[in-house]
Amino acid sequence: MPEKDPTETMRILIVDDNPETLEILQRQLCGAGYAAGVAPGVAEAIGKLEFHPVDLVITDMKMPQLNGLDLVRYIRENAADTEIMIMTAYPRIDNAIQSVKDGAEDYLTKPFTEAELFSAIERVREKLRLRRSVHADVTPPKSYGIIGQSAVMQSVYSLIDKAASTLVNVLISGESGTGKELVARAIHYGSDRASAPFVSVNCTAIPDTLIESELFGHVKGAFTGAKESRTGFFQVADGGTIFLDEIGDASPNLQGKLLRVLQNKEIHVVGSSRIRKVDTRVIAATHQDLRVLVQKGLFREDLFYRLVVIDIPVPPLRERQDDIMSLIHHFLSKFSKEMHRSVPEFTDNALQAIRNYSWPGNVRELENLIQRLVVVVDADTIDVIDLPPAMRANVPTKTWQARPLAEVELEHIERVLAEVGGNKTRAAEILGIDRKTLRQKLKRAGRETNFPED
Ligand SMILES: Nc1ncnc2c1ncn2[C@@H]1O[C@H](COP(=O)(O)OP(=O)(O)OP(=O)(O)O)[C@@H](O)[C@H]1O
Repeated sequence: MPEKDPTETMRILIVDDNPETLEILQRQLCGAGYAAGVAPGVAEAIGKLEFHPVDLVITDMKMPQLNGLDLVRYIRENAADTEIMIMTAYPRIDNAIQSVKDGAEDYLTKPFTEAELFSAIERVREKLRLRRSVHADVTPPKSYGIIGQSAVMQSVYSLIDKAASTLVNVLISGESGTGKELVARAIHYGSDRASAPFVSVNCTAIPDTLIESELFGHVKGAFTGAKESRTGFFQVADGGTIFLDEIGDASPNLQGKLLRVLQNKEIHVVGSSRIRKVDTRVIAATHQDLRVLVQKGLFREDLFYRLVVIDIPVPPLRERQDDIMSLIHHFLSKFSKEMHRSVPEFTDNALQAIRNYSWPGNVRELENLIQRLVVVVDADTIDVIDLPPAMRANVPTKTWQARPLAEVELEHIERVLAEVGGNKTRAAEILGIDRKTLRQKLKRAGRETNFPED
């Protein structure tokens, strides 16, 4: 997809620990036609930027824990295409000048007028326009912060582009942990609704008795226990997007209610006689094959056809081997940064074992594994023995080489351990040595700590 022209809708993230400032600025910017989101601190801002890149970040300088300068440095290292503007009451004291040296575009001295704010943003917009026109031919395909450039993921990105530029309903299907919610967020944040809410609802988590109240809200006293009025998911997502996760598990009752709101685009708040129009875009996701559920009579056909205007299948990780390395790098650097440690490297054998693994839990499993390894392994290299037993079994057999006995012995021990799921007592039995000797051998090889106790 061609890079969005920043003269269309400029995406801005405002970062400030003062909720009032956030609210006022967001109102001013949205009122002037910018898509403005907010974050109450640097950590939250980084969390948002990771998945939803913006054109400009306007950040306060003084914030508890991490400050504006930390954010400037993060953005310069990780989001080169994003411009930054600093807000400060004391430019000289507050390191604002340093922040400009570190890569901020400009700083705004507080208090500033609306006109000053808009004219500073216009300067950034012009700069972006020029830069993007120069780079237009070489800009890599947009991937919405989703990692992976494999051919199958390229088709996913082009479907995201299509979905983001229309308002039709979308069905995302794929195994658990493949990134369906990430795709749904990419559609929302890539669309004109980016500055309105994205509301995620897990269809299995709504008790049947509360479906209407949860989806459409209720007024005070609507039923026993309704002590206060409650806003339903569809109202919260009005103008934005509602993400219906695990739609295949929706009860017949829930399916019926959803069908009605999709058909009529209106809701009935429980306990009120008023019918309310809602403008909510629906994106649904499922790990099941909805077509099969329809054939079996477990899912309403009419609802299925309403939902599936654009169908985005997200492939399992084992079908996109090319993406595994970039995902590993992404998660290694993310979690190492979080842990304030140097980025460890994998040995060739460990990488081979990882590549040969089938990843039933998909990207979520890979993410969890890398996080665990970054936390648990102190060494600079991660080896096969650090991996879970199911992966260790994938270590390739080496062709014969003249090697030290200790190395061959260790490799044999590791394979036996992998075979018995890391159970040291069982492994010692098979090896014909006692458990203490096994421990000593592993300790000597620096492999003592990282597999589960049996
Ligand atoms: N391509 C990707 N790049 C970066 N992170 C990813 C990618 N795919 C998935 N993830 C990460 O993996 C985790 C699982 O992703 P997500 O929740 O979107 O999966 P899902 O398919 O919706 O899972 P479920 O069906 O279990 O709800 C999240 O932490 C997400 O950020």
